[in-house]
Amino acid sequence: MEMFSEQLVQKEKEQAILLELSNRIAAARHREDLWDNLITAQLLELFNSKYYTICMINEDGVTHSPFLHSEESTIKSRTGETPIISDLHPIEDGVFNLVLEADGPVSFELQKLMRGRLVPPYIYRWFNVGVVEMMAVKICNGQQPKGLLYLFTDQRDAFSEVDARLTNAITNILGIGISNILANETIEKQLQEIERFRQKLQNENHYLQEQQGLQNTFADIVGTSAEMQRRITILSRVAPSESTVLLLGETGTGKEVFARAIHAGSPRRDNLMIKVNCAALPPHLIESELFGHEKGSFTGATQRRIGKFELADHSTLFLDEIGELPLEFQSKLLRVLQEKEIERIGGKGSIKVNVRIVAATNRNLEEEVRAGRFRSDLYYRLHVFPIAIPPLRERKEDIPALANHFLQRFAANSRREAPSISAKAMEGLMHYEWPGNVRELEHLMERTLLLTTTPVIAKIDLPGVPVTASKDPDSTFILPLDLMEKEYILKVLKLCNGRIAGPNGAAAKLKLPSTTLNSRMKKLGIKKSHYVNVDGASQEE
Ligand SMILES: Nc1ncnc2c1ncn2[C@@H]1O[C@H](COP(=O)(O)OP(=O)(O)OP(=O)(O)O)[C@@H](O)[C@H]1O
Repeated sequence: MEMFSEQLVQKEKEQAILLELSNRIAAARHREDLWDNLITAQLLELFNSKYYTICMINEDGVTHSPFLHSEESTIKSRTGETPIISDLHPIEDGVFNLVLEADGPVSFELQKLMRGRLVPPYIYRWFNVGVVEMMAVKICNGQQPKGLLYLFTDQRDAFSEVDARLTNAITNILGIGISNILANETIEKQLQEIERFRQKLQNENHYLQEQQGLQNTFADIVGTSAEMQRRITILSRVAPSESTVLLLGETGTGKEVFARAIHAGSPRRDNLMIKVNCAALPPHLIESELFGHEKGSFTGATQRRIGKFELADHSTLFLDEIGELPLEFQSKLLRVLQEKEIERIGGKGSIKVNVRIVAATNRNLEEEVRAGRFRSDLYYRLHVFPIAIPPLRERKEDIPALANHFLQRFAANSRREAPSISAKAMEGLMHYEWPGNVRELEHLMERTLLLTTTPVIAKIDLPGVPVTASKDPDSTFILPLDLMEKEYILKVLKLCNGRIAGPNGAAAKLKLPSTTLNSRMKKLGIKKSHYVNVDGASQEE
């Protein structure tokens, strides 16, 4: 009778510990919570043991590693080292695999175990700290074995009275608790990663804004001619307003420079200006590029994509080469400009956007409207505040300042003193027609600086002006053959609008296979930016 009530008391005690343990394990979010003193003490008490270790199977499926172990300071003080000698043990270590295959707990006598053929190294360590017996039991999550709970004791037959039901209950709770902790650790790691990316993006954003701020104020627009001064004044007036601005001008006249100055002079300057080159977009991608799409909204839409309009919310959207926009899309754009809301492709509703539009084109839009290639309603919507930038040949007074400005910029980049331009060379620049406008001058100055080793630039070879035909008394000046070839190829490329292959391409004109032309261009260092718009709006690579 007395024995019966003793058993009853013992059972009740176990039940209470079990309840307390399961509550604590369920609440654990991190390994440290599980390592909590009380959990450790209760586990050891329940199983009459001195130490415990939890080892989990690694993702590779062939090794296991310690996940948690009872306080080891006592062990360290006796052996001077930790019982876990390696962080990675093979599952087939002669103990771990044996327990995984068994149905319930398996007890081992250490001395006997060490006489065996395959002895995991950690067994010697435990033996050295006085462990006599070890019991190990599977930890499962559902049916899936995840690891083992090892219990160690310095007593003989200490595990004989351990109740199998109790062991199962504890290892089941541990299985769920540890899976939660591992999932939580993964989520925390991912959150840290996201935070790192967020921080990186923020830094890049600051950097870009700084760069933008440095390069694009009104002060950076070089041009003292009355023509330019008048436009800069207009620009400074319209910039702070919300007005749509339409920039008109030939290629390379500085439309983008103006657009950036408008943004930099507006209250939206703290956000990044978003630029879309309408000519560079294949027609079937324009809508998704500008308005975005939901995942799965069309073949290839594997991720949700935020469109440029949304990106430009509370900022400026620069629609470059707007004259190239396909007619079918123009009505959609008009609707968005009128309603100030967009709908992502495959989206369920419309999204309000607060975007200031600056558009640019080198086409004569009125003519485009007349020819039926541009919608007149969209034209009038954009034509609120047009600014036409004159070509360089109509404001030649700006050439000296621009040429010196570029020389100085490129010289500073290559940490050298900028050479000066002789009167004769400058005269050549003033007489040239500049079909590529300021961009052409910019590239020419870059090339000239590369070829100049003297403090004064005596002569500048202009594209299309044959060196040999020069009536110049200084015609003893010989241009290296490769440079001559480079200039000539550049000229043809420009004539062909940057097109290399095809019947209207430069290769056909030069009577060369396009692959040969490509490799010659590579050898001569001809970059795409030397002959097309920097945004890559050329017809082909
Ligand atoms: N007034 C200026 N002052 C300083 N740099 C200028 C000026 N105008 C143009 N540039 C430079 O010339 C190059 C071409 O200018 P930009 O890209 O603004 O021309 P664009 O009219 O937009 O050309 P496209 O029509 O081909 O897109 C740029 O590198 C720009 O920095």
